[in-house]
Amino acid sequence: MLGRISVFPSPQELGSALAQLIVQRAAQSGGRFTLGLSGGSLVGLLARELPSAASTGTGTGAGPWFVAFCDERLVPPEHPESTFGSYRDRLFLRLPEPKPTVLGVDTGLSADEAARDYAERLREAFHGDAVPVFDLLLLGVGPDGHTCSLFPNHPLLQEKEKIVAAITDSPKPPPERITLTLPVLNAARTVVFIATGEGKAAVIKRILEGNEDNSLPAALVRPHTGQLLWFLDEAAAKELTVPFEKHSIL
Ligand SMILES: O=C1O[C@H](COP(=O)(O)O)[C@@H](O)[C@H](O)[C@H]1O
Repeated sequence: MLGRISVFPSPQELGSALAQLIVQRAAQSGGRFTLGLSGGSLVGLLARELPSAASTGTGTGAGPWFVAFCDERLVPPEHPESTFGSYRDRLFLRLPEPKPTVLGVDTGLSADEAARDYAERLREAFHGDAVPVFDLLLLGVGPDGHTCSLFPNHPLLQEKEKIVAAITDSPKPPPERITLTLPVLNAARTVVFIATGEGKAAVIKRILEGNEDNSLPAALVRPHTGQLLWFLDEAAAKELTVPFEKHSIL
């Protein structure tokens, strides 16, 4: 399943369209809006565009936002690699009232304990559902095809039972992380992959135009009933030969 591919002239235009999509989905959720955030370059895109889009979007009937993390690096929030810390400092405080409820990972625990604890609190937040169904998950993709902290050829790609798993040998530092597993990613109502820059062009082509036994982690995200969207800038899309939609919103 390829999903719908949207290509924007620049990361700024992509960020702006993504912010609009988030605000729209929040309004459409008709109650609590559940959003899963990834780290890395996504933080900057959202920090630049979401506060103003969300402020304009208030009063549209949107309910409260519940925000969780698609993965987290096991470092304290003050550490520059902390996904929670980056969002706290660059985004959450700038969102309009009511502020989202944010479910952070307890990075003081061991990786296994942190994963167990996060899974338990996630299940509570989703009223005991075996597999949480997020309204919207925002996923990044690394140049090696990883998404969340699911890396190529790693045994975690086979995980079927756990909703959150620990990894202590991440090939990308820091080595200790926790991550949502494929069953949660594939249960979401909407998954958006976001990739910008020339450094992603080759892997985006492999994921979207590779052969059927493509086992790159990002290629294994195929929502069962949900929608799959790709938001790329022109640099990341430059090797694609499959049809895509070109957008310009400025
Ligand atoms: O390590 C990670 O990398 C991916 C991709 O990050 P990017 O900076 O290349 O966009 C990110 O989605 C994930 O959350 C993060 O932990």
